[in-house]
Amino acid sequence: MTDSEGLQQRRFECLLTAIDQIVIHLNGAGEVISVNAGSADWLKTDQMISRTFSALFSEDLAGDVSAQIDKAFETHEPQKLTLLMKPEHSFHWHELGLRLTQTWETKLVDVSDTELIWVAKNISQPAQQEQKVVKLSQRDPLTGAYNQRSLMTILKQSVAQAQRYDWVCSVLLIDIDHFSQVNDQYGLDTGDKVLQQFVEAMHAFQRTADFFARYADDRFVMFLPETNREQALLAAERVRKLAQEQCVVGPSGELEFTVSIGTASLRDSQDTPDSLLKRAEENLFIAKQSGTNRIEGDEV
Ligand SMILES: Nc1nc2c(ncn2[C@@H]2O[C@H](COP(=O)(O)OP(=O)(O)OP(=O)(O)O)[C@@H](O)[C@H]2O)c(=O)[nH]1
Repeated sequence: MTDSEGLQQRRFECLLTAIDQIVIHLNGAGEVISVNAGSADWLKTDQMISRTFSALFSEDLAGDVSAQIDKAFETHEPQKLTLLMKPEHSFHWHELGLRLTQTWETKLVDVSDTELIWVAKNISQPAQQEQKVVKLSQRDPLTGAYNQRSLMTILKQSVAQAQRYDWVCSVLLIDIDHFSQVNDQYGLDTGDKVLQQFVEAMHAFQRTADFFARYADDRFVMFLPETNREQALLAAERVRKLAQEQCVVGPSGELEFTVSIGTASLRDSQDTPDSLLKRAEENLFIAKQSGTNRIEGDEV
């Protein structure tokens, strides 16, 4: 690099640090070369490098972003696009740190035939209130975990994507053992406390890429992207141990609990979120029948 090129580069970098927008530099294949997060301090920029940019978006947006890229190269005109980014609809952006629904005004400019700059400005209304409502509709009010509705949205997106790119993924169906006895013996408030403490422990324990939700009553699902059968069994074992280590303090003293877990891993193109959950449920049933505080996975 010559001195003047170095100076240009330095000017460009200084400019980037001064602006609020997300600025992403793409190569001719639409892959991410560099990212400036701007005011999006949640964005895990290092995890974006070398990834195909349009594949980071949910299916309904990926086509529009691809078309935006093609058109910028074709016309050499800046291409504008407004995107409604919902973390529960976009598994990859959730993984990259997006937690609240945002509206982005994006602009894509071709620098040359092999380089693009994509800029996103957050134009969401200062809608704390709206975001609170969205959050409530996505979360279970007792524990704060994602609810079943959010889980199914994420599962649909992620299973479809895993099949398209031939990735593996797994689900853990986790059920607290003899939970109705906890309620009967210690009272509903203590039962609630067990659920809350378990969720708190799981939130501290999960990897950012994992998606954890309350599925029903005393039943939870953990979705593990890029995780095969053996890795899912290892993760399940860690969850089983984590539950066993919990000590809940109720009005009538301390109480411990265990969980049983059924796992299921993506097998073929016929698999759907429902078929994965059904297999996990069958495996959970076997774990319960075999004595609880156990894990059962798919047959090899
Ligand atoms: N405290 C409390 N209890 C709940 C809540 N939601 C559901 N339950 C209770 O959870 C219990 C679930 O019972 P089961 O599905 O039979 O589970 P279990 O007793 O753990 O039985 P196994 O799964 O076979 O070990 C029921 O008694 C529900 O009333 C809740 O939010 N708080």
